[in-house]
Amino acid sequence: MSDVTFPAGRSFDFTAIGRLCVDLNANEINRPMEETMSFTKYVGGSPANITIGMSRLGLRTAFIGKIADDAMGRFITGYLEKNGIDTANVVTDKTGAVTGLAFTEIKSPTDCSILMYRDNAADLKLSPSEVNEELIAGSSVLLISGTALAASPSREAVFLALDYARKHGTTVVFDIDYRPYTWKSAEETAVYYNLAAEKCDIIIGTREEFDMMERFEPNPERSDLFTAAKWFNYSTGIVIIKHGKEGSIAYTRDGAEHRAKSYPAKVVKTFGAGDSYAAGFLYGILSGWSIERSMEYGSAAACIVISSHSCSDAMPTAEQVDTYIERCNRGEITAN
Ligand SMILES: Nc1ncnc2c1ncn2[C@@H]1O[C@H](COP(=O)(O)OP(=O)(O)OP(=O)(O)O)[C@@H](O)[C@H]1O
Ligand SMILES: O=C(O)C[C@@H](O)[C@H](O)C(=O)CO
Repeated sequence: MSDVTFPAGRSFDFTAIGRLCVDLNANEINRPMEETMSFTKYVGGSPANITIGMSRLGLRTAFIGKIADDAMGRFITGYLEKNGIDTANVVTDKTGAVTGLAFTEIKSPTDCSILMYRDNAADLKLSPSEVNEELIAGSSVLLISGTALAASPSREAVFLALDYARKHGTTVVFDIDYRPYTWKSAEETAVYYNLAAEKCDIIIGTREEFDMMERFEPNPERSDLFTAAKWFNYSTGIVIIKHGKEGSIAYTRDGAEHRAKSYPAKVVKTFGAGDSYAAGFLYGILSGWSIERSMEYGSAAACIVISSHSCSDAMPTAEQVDTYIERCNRGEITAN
């Protein structure tokens, strides 16, 4: 069990607010974007991917977001609904905004990048009046994702959602999800990320993402413990710092440190690791597991996604994660 608790008796286990987009993942693996000719379309956007992951793991999920009034927007809602995610709070933009697109380039399993088309993106048009207080009050967990803080009115919508969560005792998870291209300046980014983090119970990010947040409070040694300690002065109970293939470290308010190694994987591409890790970890702690077991579950879920072509569509079921862990323990899976 952890220092963070989850309210019982709610209609939904998990609700996320933020970006709903489309990923166009290169079919030609090991080629630069200039030479890539065909792509497969998937639902994307980090909070969308995490919610799909939670739903596949068997939790009751809902989403608060905004889609474009076009075929891409309808593709997104259709896919969420097929995956059992409540979309009553996914609203359709009426101003001509478009669906954000992420074209992925897979040059090698370790050299992947994302080319984003996000001018006038519908997800950033979500306004405070479109955030449903009842839904947040009826969810055990609210997940916010940092990119939604990049512009108004989505920024204010997220801060209002945070207020509703605090008012109703809904546990808040912050996935830092830092995408520099969405922001105007590094200073603006650090200020808003820090303001939001103060209101969250669980904070998950990579070392590089926490470095960005520490712009005004330097941490020259890049110490994970220093990073985590600050947040225990607020309402935070768990801080997780991810280190890619090197694994992850969690600190809890009681001063304990918890470490998870990564599992071996035949990596196709690295993106999507963080989203599947978050889904696996949150599923574990919502199930009352220890922090270590939850982190291991997240690490195994991440391996399944990075060994696949997509992020959202590859999100595993609990049976798939259990099988992956058993196969690793039997030495049947090795890294590429
Ligand atoms: N090459 C890898 N092999 C095995 N596991 C990995 C690898 N890369 C990442 N992971 C697993 O995924 C977890 C999260 O990865 P990472 O730290 O790269 O997050 P991230 O940067 O948020 O991911 P993303 O690339 O999706 O943005 C790690 O803690 C680890 O368990
Ligand atoms: O988060 C995005 O907008 C793009 C994702 O769907 C993408 O596939 C990714 O980067 C996953 O972390």
